[in-house]
Amino acid sequence: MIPYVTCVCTKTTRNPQKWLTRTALSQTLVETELAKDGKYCVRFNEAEDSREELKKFLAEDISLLQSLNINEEKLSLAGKQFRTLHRYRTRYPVTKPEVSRIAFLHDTNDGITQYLLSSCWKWNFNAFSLDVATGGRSVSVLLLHLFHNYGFIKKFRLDALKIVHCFSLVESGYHSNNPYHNAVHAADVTQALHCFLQEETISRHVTPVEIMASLIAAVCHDLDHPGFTQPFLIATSNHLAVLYENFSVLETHHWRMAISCLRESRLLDHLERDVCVETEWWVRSMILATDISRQQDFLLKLKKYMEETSLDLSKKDKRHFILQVALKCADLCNPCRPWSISKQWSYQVCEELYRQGEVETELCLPITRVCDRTRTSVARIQSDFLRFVVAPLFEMWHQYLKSSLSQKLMWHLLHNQAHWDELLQQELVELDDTSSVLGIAAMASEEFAPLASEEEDSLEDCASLYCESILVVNSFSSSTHRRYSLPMKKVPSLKKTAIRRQSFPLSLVSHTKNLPSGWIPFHLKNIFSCSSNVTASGLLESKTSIISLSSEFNSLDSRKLESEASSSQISALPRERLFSTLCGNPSFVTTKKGGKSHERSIKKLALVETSDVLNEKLTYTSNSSEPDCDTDCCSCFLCQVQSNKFPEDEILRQATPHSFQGDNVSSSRTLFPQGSSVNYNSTKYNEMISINVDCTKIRKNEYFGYKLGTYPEDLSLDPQRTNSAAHIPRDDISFVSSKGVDIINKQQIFRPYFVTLDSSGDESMENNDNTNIFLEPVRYPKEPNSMTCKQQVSQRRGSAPDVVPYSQPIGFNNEGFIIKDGHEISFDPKCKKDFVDAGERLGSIGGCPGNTFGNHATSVGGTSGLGRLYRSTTRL
Ligand SMILES: Nc1ncnc2c1ncn2[C@@H]1O[C@@H]2COP(=O)(O)O[C@H]2[C@H]1O
Ligand SMILES: [Zn+2]
Repeated sequence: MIPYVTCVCTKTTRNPQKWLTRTALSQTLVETELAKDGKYCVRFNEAEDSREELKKFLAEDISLLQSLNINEEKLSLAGKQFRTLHRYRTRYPVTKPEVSRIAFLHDTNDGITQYLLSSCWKWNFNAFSLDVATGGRSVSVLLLHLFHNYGFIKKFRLDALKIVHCFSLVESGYHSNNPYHNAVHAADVTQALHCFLQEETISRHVTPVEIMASLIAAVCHDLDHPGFTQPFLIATSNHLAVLYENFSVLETHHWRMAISCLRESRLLDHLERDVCVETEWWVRSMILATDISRQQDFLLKLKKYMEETSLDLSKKDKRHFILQVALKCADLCNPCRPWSISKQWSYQVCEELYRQGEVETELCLPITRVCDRTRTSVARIQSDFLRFVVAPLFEMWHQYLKSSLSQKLMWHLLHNQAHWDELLQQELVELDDTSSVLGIAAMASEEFAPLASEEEDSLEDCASLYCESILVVNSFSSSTHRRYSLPMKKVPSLKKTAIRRQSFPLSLVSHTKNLPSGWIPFHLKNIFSCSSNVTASGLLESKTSIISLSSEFNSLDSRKLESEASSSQISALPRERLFSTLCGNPSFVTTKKGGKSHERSIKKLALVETSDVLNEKLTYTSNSSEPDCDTDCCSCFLCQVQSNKFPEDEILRQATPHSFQGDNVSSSRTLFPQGSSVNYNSTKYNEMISINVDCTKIRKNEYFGYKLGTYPEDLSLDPQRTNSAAHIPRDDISFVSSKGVDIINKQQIFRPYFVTLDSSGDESMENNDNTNIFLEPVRYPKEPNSMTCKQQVSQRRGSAPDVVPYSQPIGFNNEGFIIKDGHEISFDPKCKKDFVDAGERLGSIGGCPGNTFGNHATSVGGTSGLGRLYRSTTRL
């Protein structure tokens, strides 16, 4: 069998040579060659003595290898137009750190996350902040928290790990490169629904099963959303549109995805059949209700019920109806959030619409009006959307709830509406003053006339018009063809994206700009965020942003960088710069409980590595102190861990601390018994970082924690090199800083030190007390040394995912960011606009941009083996 990694380097910008030459076998059999156009080709070595060896390859392997000849572009994984919808779509969002498989920061152990979760009943909750704090795991963290707080774990005897598994599946089912329809939106909607469920009018009546089902429906309501509207899917004959016969296409898909996550995770398997059936039924009907084209029906029905005063929630059908409306409101609640948060969502949603417009242009389809970047503005869209779609819904909702919460929603809505109106006015004035081109003003009078002219049209008309423009195939009605029956082959295919399969063609994301000479341009998507402040309190702010690097790295750039690095133009960021912000973190957060303020130290990071996907054992690094279970329930996740109540096939590993001092550990090799913990005390920064290495996982015949037998020979350690050091999989190492730093991104630690395990000799390392652990400074750039978790997962699953090398050379940039002298990223003020634009786009790649550079810091950094933390000189 061919090394997995070689099978997936089909994309033009990958350098297959890197993978192929890694093993002796492939070196003799396969040659790589750099073609004139800078692409790599792969060829079989036809030499006599290679033939026998060649026979070992299976026919399919050979065809895979041949397909590596990317010049011929034979094998395209992008067979369909929308990659996210085809079966090769990566399961993991970009925001997800690859350092851990389904690693999971337990909410009760992470100070910042805990702080955010403790306020998740408040309306000013910021899902973007939670995304940052949890390293892109807002969904699983929030849902576990809610399930625990609602007492479902106890009541339904739910397995905490299954909850995590289930919602991790959900999380990864969202496309993180959608600006709006991503996991952060799911978390936001779920939190809003949670707020509604606390309302006295509702909470008095709903049953636990209904609450649980509603939360599941909320979190899954846009699952696997491709980032395009239904009319678009219909117009492009998307398979989903075909499958669901053009009716509630997306909602039906979301619902089905939701059920598949529930079933795959077996979360409810142990429950009585009718409970399962009821939950699934509830989830289905609630998700289907989010189809915005059904909004008018719901409003009329709600109005009717209220006039008849027949909304008696002790009746199940009425509860069902109200919960459907509640989810609809939660789905559309972003305009009712405080301005800073609401604005962020508005930009996200418009960006998604605009991207669709660009794709429509590429496909020569009529451009949906609200998707035309050149003819409409965010303020215009928002002003209309808030007035004609959101306001009618929330006015009714307020009439129904009549609570302080609903009052708050209305207040924010009106305030935000006024804000957008004002911005729109400014735009109109500016355009009036300056231009004769078709702009917003012209658009307002022509194209958007029906939306703008309140006086002439009733609200319903306007609302439906808006809905039409984003949901119904109105644009095609005048065309001679029925677009939705247009055969696929007539639709020009999208350009191939180079590296990662995304729901949106990258070519449309990137934009080229002339950079000053001597400044290195890099690809947009390689930068995820930028920022100046990485303090814990900063993380709570929407403007936080950190720059970190993704492994989405193209090899051509990488080669350029390698040469830069070797000429010392790019060198590692000095440690103080790397850690200064971390060291500056507060050690305490103040929380309020029962009216009293509590000061809590933030000093724990519990990293729980679960193994639901990989079928591995669970490791709980118990270096975090005090459990934080107030109720002493003994059934919560943490209690289970503390009392070692995990099922037998899961192991609690207790680290035995060893420590040594000093920063300069580069040459020291310190002997530690297996399963030990290395406490590295940085005297310089007065910071203790305990590095817990679970050595027991590394065995003689294992490579990166996996048994040899399951992997191709080529991937095993080189037997010739008796002194070869196996890199401990990063997932098997955890870090805790005594300073209370929430080390979400392990790269922050990995950056200065690379922990290696000396596997010298042929002795089995199992039960061998003489395992050597040593820390050595990372030499940059380091060659990829392992498959990513994603690859491992995919290999096990036998699918063909994309390649993200374990480690990548450093240094990335895109327009607006400059790597100057290779040392720091500074900001060229001249590029400000581009910078901001890029930020918005960038943000959108990870799905949580408005903030704009914020959310990837903790998350995406993790995807790169050499991800680094930079400070930018400018804060947006
Ligand atoms: N602030 C907003 N501006 C414009 N459209 C929005 C906004 N918020 C939500 N929407 C749209 O309303 C839709 C509600 O259902 P979805 O979440 O599927 O997709 C949503 C967006 O298409
Ligand atoms: Zn939604």
